[in-house]
Amino acid sequence: MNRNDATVRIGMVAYINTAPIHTIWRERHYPAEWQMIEDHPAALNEQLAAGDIDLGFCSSHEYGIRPDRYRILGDLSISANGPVGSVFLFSRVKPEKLAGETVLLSAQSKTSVCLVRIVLEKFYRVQPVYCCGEVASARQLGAKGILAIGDDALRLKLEGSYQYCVDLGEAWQQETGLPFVFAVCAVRDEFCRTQPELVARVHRALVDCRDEGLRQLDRICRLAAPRIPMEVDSCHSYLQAIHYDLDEAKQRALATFYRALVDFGEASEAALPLKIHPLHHDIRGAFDE
Ligand SMILES: C=C(O[C@@H]1C=C(C(=O)O)C=C[C@H]1O)C(=O)O
Repeated sequence: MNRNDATVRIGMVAYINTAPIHTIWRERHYPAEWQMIEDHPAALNEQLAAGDIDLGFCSSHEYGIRPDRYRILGDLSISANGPVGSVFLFSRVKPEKLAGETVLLSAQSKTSVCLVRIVLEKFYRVQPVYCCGEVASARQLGAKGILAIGDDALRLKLEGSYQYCVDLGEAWQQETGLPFVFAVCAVRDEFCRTQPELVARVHRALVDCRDEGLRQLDRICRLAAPRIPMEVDSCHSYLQAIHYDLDEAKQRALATFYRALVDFGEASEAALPLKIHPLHHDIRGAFDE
């Protein structure tokens, strides 16, 4: 097998928030050995931790709990600077009245599960009782609040059946003045050491797809909106509010989030300082001529 044929298993979040990157990726014919695994974030976290995926998008929480195993690929994330539009605490009562009430946490999330705890326990100063499961089981469990993320959250918001909706990206920004990084693109440290060139090429390809996807956002929204289904214009506003880079403010935001996780006993102190693997600008993308 020549070096360029080596297999790489790449995790991609199966929500429309990755449509700008994912749509372009599927349209370009990358080598068959560059395998894309599409799933919800919690499943991708597990596969990355088990070594079943080599690199890809995962909850930023995953890097925070196992920082020794990964590096963060520079210039990539799924973030928002203010309202994100798809990570909500839906509630039947005012959030400040959730003390002692059941809050259902989406089993698809890890980052937002911690973020909702920060928002409720530190910002609103209430202590609910948490349970974890499918968003659809909320009524059955008698939950007064639900944390939903991704496509489920977009659909629940459109249904409008909860009186109160707290956008967690907005709540975080109001309190900290910072953006929030929901997902990072992590690479297994061992894979990075054994396949540095392959990592550089895939990293560059993901960034190229992101840049092209953002240039073609109108067309991407026409393709993605029916999957919810939602209006194309709303899809456009939604995807425009998502940031896919990891600039200096987002790195500070990630560090702030990890410090809060360390306080909660959730993350390792070794999460800081962040280990960011830079994008190699001298690597030509497969579509540069
Ligand atoms: C913005 C979102 O961020 C997602 C939230 C994640 C989490 O809570 O663990 C992980 C990946 C992101 O895709 C979303 O779900 O809409």
